[in-house]
Amino acid sequence: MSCTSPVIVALDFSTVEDAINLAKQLDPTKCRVKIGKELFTVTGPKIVEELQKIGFEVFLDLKFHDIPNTTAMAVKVAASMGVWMVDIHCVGGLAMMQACRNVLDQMNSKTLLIGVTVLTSLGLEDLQQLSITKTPEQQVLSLAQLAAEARLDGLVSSAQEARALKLNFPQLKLVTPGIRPVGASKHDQQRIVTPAQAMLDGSDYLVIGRPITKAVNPPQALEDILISLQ
Ligand SMILES: O=C(O)c1cc(=O)[nH]c(=O)n1[C@@H]1O[C@H](COP(=O)(O)O)[C@@H](O)[C@H]1O
Repeated sequence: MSCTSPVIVALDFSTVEDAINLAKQLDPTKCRVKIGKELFTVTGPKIVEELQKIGFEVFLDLKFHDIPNTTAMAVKVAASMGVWMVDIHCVGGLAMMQACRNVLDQMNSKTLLIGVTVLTSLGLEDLQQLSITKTPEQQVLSLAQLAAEARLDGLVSSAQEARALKLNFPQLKLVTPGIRPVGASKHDQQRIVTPAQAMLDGSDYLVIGRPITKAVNPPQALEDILISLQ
């Protein structure tokens, strides 16, 4: 059965056992799962297969960022594993994004190619430290312009930019981490939004990690979030 929920649960764990244990408490019709750098580095591709076997669509979040050929070949391998979504950093540039698009087109792949704009852990001062004089929203919008030109399927940004992105780039799917239910800890996130507000503002998918994975009762935490969206 395919998943219609907007929630993607970030399985940020350091062992296969912990990731599978959490995933098995969740229902693949109620969320998708995300494999990030920590989990993939320790497990390699077998975790993708294991999660697919128990019915989950997988977002392989390795945020590739390299020269065009290297990045496109990494995207090709990810797509050949049958992942639902893969991401690359937009700051890799237009040629890099186009190379990734082309490789997926040549494979007739259905894997969604998503460009990371400005990480949700970064605020205005962090951008200034990087010699970026734009606000986070301005920087997100200018990277989105390049991503649209490269015909990416969507973007990762904070939901704080969702409204402006949907207005200017309605064809792009918006994947928004930095989601925090009312009262939840921010942890290392800066540009945070509640689940319901993110959906109202135009997010298509909500990436949620610790508010679910570190909850006393993860399936209930997911359920509470889904109820808050109704
Ligand atoms: O690409 C991502 O998923 C991502 C991009 C971004 O800008 N910010 C961000 O937090 N993420 C990921 O989203 C997840 C957020 O986890 P929590 O902060 O625990 O909800 C982590 O796995 C991050 O790696």
